[in-house]
Amino acid sequence: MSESHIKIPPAGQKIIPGQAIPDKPIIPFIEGDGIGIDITPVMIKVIDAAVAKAYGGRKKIHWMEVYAGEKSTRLYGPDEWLPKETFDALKEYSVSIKGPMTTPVGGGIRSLNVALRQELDLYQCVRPVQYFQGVPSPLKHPELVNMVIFRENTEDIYAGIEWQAGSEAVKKVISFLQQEMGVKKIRFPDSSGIGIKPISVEGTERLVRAALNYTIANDRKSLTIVHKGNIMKFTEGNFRDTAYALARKEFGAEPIDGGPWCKFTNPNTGREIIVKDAIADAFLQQILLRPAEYDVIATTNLNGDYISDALAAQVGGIGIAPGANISDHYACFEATHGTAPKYAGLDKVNPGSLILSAEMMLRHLGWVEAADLVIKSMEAAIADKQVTYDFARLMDGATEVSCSAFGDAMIARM
Ligand SMILES: NC(=O)C1=CN([C@@H]2O[C@H](COP(=O)(O)OP(=O)(O)OC[C@H]3O[C@@H](n4cnc5c(N)ncnc54)[C@H](OP(=O)(O)O)[C@@H]3O)[C@@H](O)[C@H]2O)C=CC1
Ligand SMILES: O=C(O)CCC(=O)C(=O)O
Ligand SMILES: [Mg+2]
Repeated sequence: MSESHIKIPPAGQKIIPGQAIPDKPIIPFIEGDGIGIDITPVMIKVIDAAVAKAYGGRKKIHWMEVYAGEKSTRLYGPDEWLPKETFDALKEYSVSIKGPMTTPVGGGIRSLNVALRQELDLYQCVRPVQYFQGVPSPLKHPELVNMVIFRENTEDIYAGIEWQAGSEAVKKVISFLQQEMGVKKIRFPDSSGIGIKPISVEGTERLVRAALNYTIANDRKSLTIVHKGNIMKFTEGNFRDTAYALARKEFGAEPIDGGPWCKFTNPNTGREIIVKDAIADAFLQQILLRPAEYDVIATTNLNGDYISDALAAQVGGIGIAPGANISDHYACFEATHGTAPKYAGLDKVNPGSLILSAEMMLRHLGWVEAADLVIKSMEAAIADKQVTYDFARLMDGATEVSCSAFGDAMIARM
């Protein structure tokens, strides 16, 4: 058995799903690779300050470092990218937050981020995209962008089921496809790698159900199903058809003008909710040209990845794009961006994305007063033009501050 490196904070309490959130919850965190070393301590400092200010010491997060990625290989051994005790802690303590982790392109290890989502069955990747006044944006009216992406997080080509070109395994797969399935369309069979794209009814239904429940609970006006179902009919197309069928079956949606768009009444507010769809390529131009027409988005894994970064850019970039990975039992919050290796250790990047992910975590815990303070102080720091390099290079008259100084600027404005 490998050595244990996790130190359980003695005065903290475990969050138990279905029970009230304790005042001193233990929250596991993964520092992350690359800029994780810069943004994670700043996030913790800002969140601790917001919680202290909101509750005067009555509530406090007891942070517990757990290890994954490069740091874990240094502690546990060269092949230990995701130690078992990390998995166990993320499950046992149910709510956690993580910095980004590196995935090499081409060869090397498969994504640890994806592995975590799959192993914990964190099937919803929820990424809200909203404009903060004063943030530099390439749009004329960035304030019209107000969307929440529900990205399926466990299936699709993203699951990493693939075989390398030239390998014995890929030869077997290609031979099976050609000999037994009658496939004639592999253009260069001798030099193709092959990937598999599983998209299921169950996986689609649970994601769309979560997105529609969110739409109802937050009095949002529409849900758009984004897919490439004209080309990939039995995967992306089935995602669309399953999503519409679920809206009709479980939410009582009625077709508009014969369908497939449909609508139903929000049982809480009496307002109409429209369920519509868009093909992914067209959607990417629509969100630039007519963002006000889109609200909650439900989409497949790879589409959701692309849409997340594209939409983030419309409201200032991935430096302030938050996210959460959620299952029926666990929640692991994480920034939309990656490890930005060229900036690692420079105390330079924007910690906003991870701080806003933690803000989502505070709301998830029901600690709304602290969450509100995080938003208020970030708005105030941006309004005073105390910003990191990514915003400073696009804002007139801004003062460029470091990653840690941005956190301090927020704390000073709580
Ligand atoms: N969930 C996760 O853990 C994720 C991990 N990754 C992994 O991260 C690694 C690097 O990926 P890469 O494609 O370079 O994408 P990154 O998101 O890491 O960086 C791309 C660019 O985005 C900007 N950026 C990213 N984070 C910030 C920030 N906090 N503040 C300001 N600007 C920021 C920088 O732009 P500029 O150069 O213009 O300053 C940066 O060069 C890969 O191994 C990838 O697999 C990627 C995404 C998510
Ligand atoms: O896992 C990775 O390295 C990339 C993941 C990613 O880009 C995302 O989830 O947005
Ligand atoms: Mg991404």
